[in-house]
Amino acid sequence: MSTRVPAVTSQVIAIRPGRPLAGAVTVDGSKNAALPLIAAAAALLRPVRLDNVPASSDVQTLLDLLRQAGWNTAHPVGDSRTVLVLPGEAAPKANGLDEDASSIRASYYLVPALIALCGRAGLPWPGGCRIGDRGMEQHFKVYEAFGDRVRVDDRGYAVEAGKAVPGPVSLALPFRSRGATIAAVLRAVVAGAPLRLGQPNLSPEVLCVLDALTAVGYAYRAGERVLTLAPPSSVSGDAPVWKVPGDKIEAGTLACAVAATGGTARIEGVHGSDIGPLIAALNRMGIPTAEETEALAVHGRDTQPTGRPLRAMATLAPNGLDADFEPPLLGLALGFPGTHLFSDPINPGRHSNLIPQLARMGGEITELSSTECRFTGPQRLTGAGVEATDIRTGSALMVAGLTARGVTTLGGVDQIRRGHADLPGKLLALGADICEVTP
Ligand SMILES: CC(=O)N[C@H]1[C@@H](OP(=O)(O)OP(=O)(O)OC[C@H]2O[C@@H](n3ccc(=O)[nH]c3=O)[C@H](O)[C@@H]2O)O[C@H](CO)[C@@H](O)[C@@H]1O
Ligand SMILES: C=C(OP(=O)(O)O)C(=O)O
Repeated sequence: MSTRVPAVTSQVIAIRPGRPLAGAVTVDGSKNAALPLIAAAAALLRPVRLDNVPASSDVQTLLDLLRQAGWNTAHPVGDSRTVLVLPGEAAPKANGLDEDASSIRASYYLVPALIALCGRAGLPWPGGCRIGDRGMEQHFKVYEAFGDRVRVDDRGYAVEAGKAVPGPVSLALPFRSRGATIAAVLRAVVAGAPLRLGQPNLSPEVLCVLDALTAVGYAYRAGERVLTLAPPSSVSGDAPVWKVPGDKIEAGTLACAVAATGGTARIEGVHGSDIGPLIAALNRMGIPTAEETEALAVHGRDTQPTGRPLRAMATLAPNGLDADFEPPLLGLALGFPGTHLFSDPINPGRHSNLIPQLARMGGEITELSSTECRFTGPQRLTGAGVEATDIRTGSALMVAGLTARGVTTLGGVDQIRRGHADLPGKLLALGADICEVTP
């Protein structure tokens, strides 16, 4: 077997198949929940303490951006997971956040906070995972519904607060965008206006922001058709304390890794309800699991492959399969009998990142369209030099590498770190044969 180390990054992760994963591991706070919670804390313009903040690089970038814009952050000595966010004394800065802001998708969450502090927000087009065209026009419709003026050009966009719209702000999204739902919620917070939002996104990442706001007096009703949010009648004095929920995607990725090796392990620090669709997929393939309080046990040792076809369709619908679960699940399903259909219509460039990398390992996957693919398992992959072109492609390749013959070397470590402070370390803690190599 020949192992080709990709030339793109200086550091690679090397993975070899080993004994079944075992033991217990605790997930970090969720990147995709921490990002809007941090932005919500900033939008309140009062001190907020956040617990369980992950050290993943996108989260740290968002905190850097806040500091550049005029907020202060502090954390207790030796406890970087607890972060106090508070408005600073220095003159605020609504523009000029270009370089860092264009490296992450979630810089868009800062618009309401910048409007609260400066009356306007000027930002470059967001970056993040390159998984197809990633629009923002629904965010702009949200801001316009609040009376804001929006300008766009090749480099980015500016949102300027207009005259406040009297009374409740009411609008409906054409699809359940998570980003636009959070934009509407945070803009309503800054406006101090009641919100009525049709066709909201109701993912755990949105619900945790709504729950956090109830701690400062907001009231919400989250129905499938309409989300309403009402501001508090008075502001309480104490700094609220919000906890970032455990990372459901990290938990799901680790569950796939454990199952791929036929291992038995406990993944702690995650709400079972946040990973329901992933658990259902594991069970359908014949992998037993048990939900415990704030933990998921995967009993891969007792797996009895069913051969049933898996239909893993990523969706924005409430309680549906989050698109970020799909790649690691695909990495697992390759090793399971059956003809499986996977689709991600949300991120139309994800499959074209992932499938060629799995093909380097010998994976035979038929692309039915840019968003749909089919394959028949079990397939035994062979270790190869592959690249984490986006966070979840990296996760899928790690899962695949755990059972592939020989050594898999995975470049693009920076991409993985955008989403997880130390996913290889968590796999190592469960007994994986994995190491980071700096040539
Ligand atoms: C930082 C963060 O939390 N990223 C998550 C966020 O991404 P993202 O911000 O892309 O997610 P949204 O739910 O808002 O958008 C879903 C899809 O609609 C597109 N869209 C969205 C808004 C808009 O105005 N115009 C438009 O075309 C997006 O490009 C994407 O293709 O939610 C996705 C699931 O929904 C997750 O996979 C991402 O991990
Ligand atoms: C797509 C993702 O992130 P982002 O939206 O920040 O690019 C992700 O977390 O998988």
